[in-house]
Amino acid sequence: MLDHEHYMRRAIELAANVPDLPFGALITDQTSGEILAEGWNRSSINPTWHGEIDAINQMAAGVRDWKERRLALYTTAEPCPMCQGAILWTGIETVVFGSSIQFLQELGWKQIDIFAQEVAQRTPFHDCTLIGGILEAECHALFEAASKDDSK
Ligand SMILES: Nc1nc2[nH]cnc2c(=O)[nH]1
Repeated sequence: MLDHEHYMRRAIELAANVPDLPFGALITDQTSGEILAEGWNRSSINPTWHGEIDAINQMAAGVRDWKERRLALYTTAEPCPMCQGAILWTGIETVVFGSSIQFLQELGWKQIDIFAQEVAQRTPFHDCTLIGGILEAECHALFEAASKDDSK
């Protein structure tokens, strides 16, 4: 059993790289517990460069045998439909997030209103388990702090 809070704490640290868009993400090998790749939101450079995409790209570039591993992704916020698609194409089995899409929308963030679990259920890929609300208060605090600058 992976220590979800341990890895989410690291995702929160990664989110500190981008305080205005505090989406931090990392990918672990569920068997060994090793962190394979880390990422954060770089959408100021490229709108598709979400934290989850950054972590997937880092893994694909740096971990030769990633396809043989059982992967889990940790992210400070529930993956958007674009990232959920990338997660399914990558074969990630478990996704653990802090703040939900609904929470971010209620805070006024422009999140796309299709919930990741629905995207996963409608695909022919293997099951993807979503676990939400890990270190939720800490993740909410990141987005609440970022919301003080009202450009979102
Ligand atoms: N989960 C997630 N949602 C986002 N919405 C905008 N950017 C991001 C991101 O990097 N991750």
